Amino acid sequence: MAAATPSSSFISSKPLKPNTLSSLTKLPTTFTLNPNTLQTQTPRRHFIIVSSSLSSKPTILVAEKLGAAGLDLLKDFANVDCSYNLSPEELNTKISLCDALIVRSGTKVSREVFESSGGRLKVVGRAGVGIDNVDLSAATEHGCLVVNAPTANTVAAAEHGIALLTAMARNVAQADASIKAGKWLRNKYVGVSLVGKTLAVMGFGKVGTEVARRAKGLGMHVIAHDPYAPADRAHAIGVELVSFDEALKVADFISLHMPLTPATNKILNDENFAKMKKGVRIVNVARGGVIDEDALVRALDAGIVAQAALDVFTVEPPPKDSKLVQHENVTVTPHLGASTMEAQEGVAIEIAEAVVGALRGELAATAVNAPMVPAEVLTELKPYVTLSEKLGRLAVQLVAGGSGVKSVKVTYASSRAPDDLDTRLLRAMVTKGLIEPISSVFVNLVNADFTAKQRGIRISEERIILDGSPESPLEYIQVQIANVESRFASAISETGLITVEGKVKDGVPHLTKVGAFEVDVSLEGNIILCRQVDQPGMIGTVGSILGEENVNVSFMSVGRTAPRKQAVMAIGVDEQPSKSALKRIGDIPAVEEFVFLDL
Ligand SMILES: NC(=O)c1ccc[n+]([C@@H]2O[C@H](COP(=O)([O-])OP(=O)(O)OC[C@H]3O[C@@H](n4cnc5c(N)ncnc54)[C@H](O)[C@@H]3O)[C@@H](O)[C@H]2O)c1
Ligand SMILES: O=C(O)[C@H](O)COP(=O)(O)O
Repeated sequence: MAAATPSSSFISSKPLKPNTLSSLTKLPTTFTLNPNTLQTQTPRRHFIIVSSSLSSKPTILVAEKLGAAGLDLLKDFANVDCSYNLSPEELNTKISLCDALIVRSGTKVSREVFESSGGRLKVVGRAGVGIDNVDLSAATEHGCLVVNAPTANTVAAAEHGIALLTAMARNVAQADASIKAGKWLRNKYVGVSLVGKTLAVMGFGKVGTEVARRAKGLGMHVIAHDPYAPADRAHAIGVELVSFDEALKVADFISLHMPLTPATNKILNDENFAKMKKGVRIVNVARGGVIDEDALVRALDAGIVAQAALDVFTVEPPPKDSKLVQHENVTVTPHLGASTMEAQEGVAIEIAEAVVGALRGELAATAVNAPMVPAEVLTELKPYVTLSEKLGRLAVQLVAGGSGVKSVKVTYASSRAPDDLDTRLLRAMVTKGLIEPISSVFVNLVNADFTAKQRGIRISEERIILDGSPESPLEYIQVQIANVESRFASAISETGLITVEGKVKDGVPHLTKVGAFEVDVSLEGNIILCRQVDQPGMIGTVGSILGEENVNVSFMSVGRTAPRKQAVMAIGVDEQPSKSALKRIGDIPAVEEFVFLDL
């Protein structure tokens, strides 16, 4: 590792060539990038010394209880200050003396924490998966790396799901409370059996898969719903992947294991409770926000849901008078999914290694927010970075439920020699676009390849070398997904792959091709893609519906195979159209298929 001066920061004065990227990552310097704010922020042109430049032992503040093995690892390397239950003010005061901070979900690492650190805080370690308690934008703006421990508590969460499932079925918590209250209610607490019952696992990721395995061992018939999980992974453990509605219709038990995303927020709501089998039982060890809690109370009162067992809540801790928590058919635990001795030891080691590694200046596989990219490379590639992420987001949303994404090809058309164009950042951003809408994982340059590999997605790259001026880094980028069906058949090109292509025009990313259809729509806001019979008046008809529904249209573009044959219309919209607006578009006789895509 190159020697570095023990100052806290320095300005890079020498322009860096793109192909110096790999050697740069070995230096104890990082350029911090927040992919979430890339579109709006000018990148900061400063590098921070992460680690080995520290002249004395670093100080690590451990703000929540951490397993002993992890603490030992930390103590070998740093001064460790274990101070639990700090008030926000106390944390803000202490942080200016610390190089790293380790928390679980109970400590809010707000913007004030980063501001109060005076630039000394270099790493925040989240001893667990969810980092909703850490202000990631503030961390990145302050040049602070955030790392988490995404795998060590998977089994614990799955076991807690099974514990809640069995305790709920046999009224363990209610019976325990009643006997302690001096009662002996053998008739009241007759339970239900699990064997032979159908369990729907919603979200077949790390935790969902482990729950499914265990439930099969209990003799349950296990089905799963996960639009992005490959069917063969489910089949390998004897689980059938089904549609969302099918899962709701047939399940006796439903166990939730999807991340909280805009698509899963309140996914169990009045409309979906109404589709369930009467007397269904629900377990949630994912995130409280995936259930509309008021709707669940209504479903419990109506007897649609016989029982629920919940480890997580929209607001934690939930209000004392919460009707849901107080409901007699509800069993609750205070977010204990990850709380086993073993998981906490594993998480402690995983996070301690990540934090120590980061303080030493090593690349962290579980880094959440900080790829290392020379400022000059980033400045030039910035609009292509946005384009890459949006093409990934579009492509994955075009995949039909039940088709697992396994093989993705990214094609870069450029006049530059391959050595003059480092595409790792672009590939990482395509990966981010592909994975983030369907997962709780955060993807960046550091962890993109690792994350794709972990999820069984193979990303191949192809370069098309064009004649012309190498001034602009790229002519176009194409993203293709192989061996899947599409929600929008026209997105499948002649090669049988879902295909989207885009370019940067005047600094703004544009979508220029969907399947075989040429379009031209700026990738801002959201997009409706609509295939119709090419005929006069279509733009006006769709535009009028959106106008009547108060949806602002930013761009419209039509690509067609031939006059009066099929055409694909791409419509950029500022707001998300209501269900009724989308239905009205779908009801237009000439419209053959359409899809709304969230950018
Ligand atoms: N209670 C706890 O203490 C605890 C502990 C660990 C994890 N968790 C939570 O459990 C959840 C799962 O964690 P994980 O580590 O298995 O994550 P993961 O990313 O491995 O799995 C999530 C799965 O959900 C799927 N998914 C995405 N959108 C979906 C949708 N609309 N419908 C169905 N499936 C969808 C994804 O394809 C993925 O396979 C997360 O919400 C996480 O925060 C809670
Ligand atoms: O996100 C997680 O890892 C779990 O929800 C556990 O959170 P905890 O570390 O606060 O128990």
